[in-house]
Amino acid sequence: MSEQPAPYGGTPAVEADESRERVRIGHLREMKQRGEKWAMLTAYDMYTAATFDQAGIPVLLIGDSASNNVYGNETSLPVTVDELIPLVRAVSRSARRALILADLPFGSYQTSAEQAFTTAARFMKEGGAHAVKLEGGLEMLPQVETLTRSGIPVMAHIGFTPQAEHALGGYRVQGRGEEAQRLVDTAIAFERAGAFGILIEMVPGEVAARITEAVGIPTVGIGAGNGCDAQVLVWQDMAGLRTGRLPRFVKQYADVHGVLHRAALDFAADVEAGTFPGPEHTF
Ligand SMILES: Nc1nc(=O)c2c([nH]1)NC[C@@H]1CN(c3ccc(C(=O)N[C@@H](CCC(=O)O)C(=O)O)cc3)CN21
Ligand SMILES: CC(C)C(=O)C(=O)O
Ligand SMILES: [Mg+2]
Repeated sequence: MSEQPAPYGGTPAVEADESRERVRIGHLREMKQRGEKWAMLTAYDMYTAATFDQAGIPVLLIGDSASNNVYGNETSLPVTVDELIPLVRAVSRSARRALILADLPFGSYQTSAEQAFTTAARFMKEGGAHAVKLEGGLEMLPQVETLTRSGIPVMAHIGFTPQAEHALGGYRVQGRGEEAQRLVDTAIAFERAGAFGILIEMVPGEVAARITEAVGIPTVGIGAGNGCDAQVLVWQDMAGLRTGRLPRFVKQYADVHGVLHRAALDFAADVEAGTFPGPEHTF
C-alpha cells in the first residue's frame, strides 16, 4: 500500500505503513507528553476502517452514533449491544494498526459496575475491541474502576453526553460558569479511577484546555476547542456524506455525498441509455 500514490491527489498526513506496530494506550500517553496531537474518527464498517487505518488515524471509534449514522434513528438512545457488536467486529478485522475503541450504548452499563463489565467483555470477546468508552460523571467511577481492574482500558466521555440528551435538555454546550470546575474535578477523578483518556464534548474551549492541563491522560475533544490532546469527528460529518445542517464544531473535508450522488446518476443514465454494460464488461 505505501508505495502507491494517494488516490485522487490527497496527501496523507501520516504515510501509510502497514508494518507499523499496533497503537497502544501507552503510545497515546507518550504523545501527550511529547505534545503531539492526534486524530480519532468513527468507523462502522470494513472499507472506512481500512481507509482511515491506512491514513494513519491511531484510534477508530465505533460510536453509539451508529444509531443515527448507520441505523437511521433520530438519537443514540435506541441502538443495542447486539446491533453494535457486528460493526465493531467489521472494524477490528479491517484495521491493522489502529486501536479499536467501542462505545457502550445507552442502558448497557449504567446500573452497575458488573453490568458494565459484562457488556465490555462482550465488545472485546465478540467484537475484538481493545478499549471501551462510556458516558457520565462521578456516578460512573465504580464502572471505570472495575473495568480498569479487570484489564479493560476505558475512556470516560464528559460534557455533553448524548445518551443523556433528555436529562440535559437537548444538544447544549456544557460546563459554562460554575459547572467548569465540576468538569475539571470529574476528569481528575476518572484519571485516578484508571481511565486511559477523557472525551470532552461541547464544552467551552478554555474549560477543555483546563481539563487537558489538569490530567496526565489524553483528552479527545469534539466541539471542545483546540486545547485538547486529540480531536474526534463522526466520519460522515467530516467527509460530507451527511447533508443538512451540521453542528458548528464540524469541519467538512470532502463532498462524499456529491461524489456518490453523481456516481448514482451516471450509472442510472448509462443503464437507461443502454451504454452499460459495454463489451469490456461482458463475458
Ligand atoms: N452525525 C453525528 N455527528 C455527531 O457529532 C454526533 C452524532 N451524529 N450522534 C451522536 C452525537 C450527537 N451529537 C450532537 C448532535 C447535534 C449537535 C448540535 O446540533 N449542536 C448545535 C447546537 C449547539 C448549541 O447551540 O449549544 C451546534 O450548532 O453545534 C451537537 C452534537 C454529537 N454526536
Ligand atoms: C461523537 C463521538 C464522540 C461519539 O461518542 C460517537 O460517535 O458515538
Ligand atoms: Mg458516543
